Amino acid sequence: MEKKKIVIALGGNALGKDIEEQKEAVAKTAKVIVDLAQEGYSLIVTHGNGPQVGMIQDAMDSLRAENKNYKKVPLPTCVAMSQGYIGIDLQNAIKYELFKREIDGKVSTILSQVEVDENDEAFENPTKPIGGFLTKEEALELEETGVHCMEDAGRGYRVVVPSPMPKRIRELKTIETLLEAGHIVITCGGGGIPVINKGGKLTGVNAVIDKDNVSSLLAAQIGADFLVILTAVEKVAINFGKENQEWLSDITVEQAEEYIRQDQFAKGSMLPKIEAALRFARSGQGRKTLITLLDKAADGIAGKTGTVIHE
Ligand SMILES: Nc1ncnc2c1ncn2[C@@H]1O[C@H](COP(=O)(O)OP(=O)(O)O)[C@@H](O)[C@H]1O
Ligand SMILES: NC(=O)OP(=O)(O)O
Repeated sequence: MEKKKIVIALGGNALGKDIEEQKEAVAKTAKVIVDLAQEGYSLIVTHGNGPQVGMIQDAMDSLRAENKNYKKVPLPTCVAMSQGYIGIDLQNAIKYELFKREIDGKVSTILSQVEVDENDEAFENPTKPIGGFLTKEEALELEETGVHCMEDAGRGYRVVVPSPMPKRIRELKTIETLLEAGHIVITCGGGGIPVINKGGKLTGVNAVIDKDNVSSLLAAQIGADFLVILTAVEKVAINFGKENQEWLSDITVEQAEEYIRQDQFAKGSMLPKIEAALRFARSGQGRKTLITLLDKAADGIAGKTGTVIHE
């Protein structure tokens, strides 16, 4: 029987806040991933890069401020760097976990480019938060230099960049081939390297694609059975953070649409996850998304916790 395919999208908590934390965080993440592999699932792992890509861009800009011989490093190149260093840490952590359990498993990280539409309205309206949190004063100062900043879901201010919708994952065939060969595949990190296709020539663009959106596209195109979005909450709530907060275990596409109309999900945090889940549900029969904590992934897949969004 063919193995069930799961796309697992890792949020910030699964990666830690800096390079040191990342090493510890991915060790824990690897345990969860190898548990699922041992349960017999075929796994594709995607991950975010918001804090990391902002850090890389800041570091590159600081170097350039010190030495004018360095050229500006474009944002899609920073995304590629983030895929590389997060991917290799995850890959090594999973390999080590397989080794400890004496499992002869294979893991690959595939750098991936994702085509976007150059006329996507997102280029005129930056909304994707990257880097660390800023005070209002720091944000206002940056705005004066032409950098866009926004308040991020009540957690402070952050730099924002365009986040166009992913249209085509260029490495899809490679991902499929590796899955069929039994690999755990880490790919589409940070939403994928955003590119536009000009007569077959792929050129990076100034954007960061949302990892939940690309995970939904990947899950649909790869024919996944389950999209699992691991984040900082065990369940999705309505009236989130209010006295009448209510945790949701199971919602249909129609209920989710109604909650979106009621503005129940914060833009830039929970809303893109719910929208990604809706697109996946509509892409084929029986396609479900689970949103939960990293630690609860196995219980969530077993139907014991988390929020499931389904047709
Ligand atoms: N309705 C909601 N239900 C649950 N969490 C919500 C809701 N609206 C906003 N959130 C926030 O969304 C956060 C998850 O988004 P985010 O931190 O951007 O995810 P990621 O794990 O991908 O980095 C949660 O930690 C929570 O603070
Ligand atoms: N690219 C992306 O969606 O990153 P975060 O999940 O860290 O925001």
